[in-house]
Amino acid sequence: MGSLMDAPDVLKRIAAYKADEVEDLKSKTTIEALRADAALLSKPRGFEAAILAATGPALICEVKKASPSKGIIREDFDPEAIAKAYETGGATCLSVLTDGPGFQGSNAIFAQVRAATTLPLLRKDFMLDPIQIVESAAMGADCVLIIMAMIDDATGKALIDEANALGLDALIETHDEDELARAIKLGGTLLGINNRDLRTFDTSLDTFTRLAPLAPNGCTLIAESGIFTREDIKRLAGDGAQGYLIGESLMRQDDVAGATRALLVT
Ligand SMILES: O=P(O)(O)OC[C@@H](O)[C@@H](O)c1c[nH]c2ccccc12
Repeated sequence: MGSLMDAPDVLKRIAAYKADEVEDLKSKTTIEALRADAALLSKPRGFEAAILAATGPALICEVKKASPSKGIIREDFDPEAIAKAYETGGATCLSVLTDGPGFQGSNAIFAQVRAATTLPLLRKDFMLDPIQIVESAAMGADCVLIIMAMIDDATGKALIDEANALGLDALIETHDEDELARAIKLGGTLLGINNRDLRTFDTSLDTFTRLAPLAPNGCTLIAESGIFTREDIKRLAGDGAQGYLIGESLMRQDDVAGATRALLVT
């Protein structure tokens, strides 16, 4: 069955519809207007600072209804209830997917989560243009995701510069040696290593184990995707992880708060 999101062209397809979304956004507003909206909000909460301050494993728990590789992950999807359950369970930060076609996310879901919790929030989308970074700030995001596989270095620099100017943290996502080297060269300090290959959807924690030693000292390393158990977290901590981005395994639970808490038990 061919779907919009079938590998191997998934990144190209996402880039194509995301470019249309950016044009649509630019037809409705301007970067200056969004900047003015962002300026009315209180300062971003420190996303990386919260991770570094966590006493136990720093969990970044993801509000994720569906994905290209798994289809619908959670039928009864109440963003506010999930956000509160994550917070009750001891999450350090939350991640909210806003991509519609691939993940059934939306800016409205982000707004619901923003209203439900004071935890630092990552806006998880596919960033191609600085206007999306400013839009994220205007939505009340504290951190944005920048995926090296989606962009060239010049775009990466423009996105990171915009995030820095707005006081947002930027989680720079990598999946192989080349992407990690590019992210470091661009000055990224909050580095995500995605265990899932976005082109094939293959997921293995070995990716983190292989790449983590290549990151310079002083970076904050986030292990992303494919994390299910307390043992996974212990293993990744041993490999140098300082934060854990977890979606599916928690989104499939009836008791989301209890499952989150269980990951924190030492
Ligand atoms: O559901 P998982 O396997 O726990 O993964 C969460 C998160 O890492 C994943 O959703 C993700 C990581 N990088 C992304 C980039 C775009 C969309 C989604 C992602």
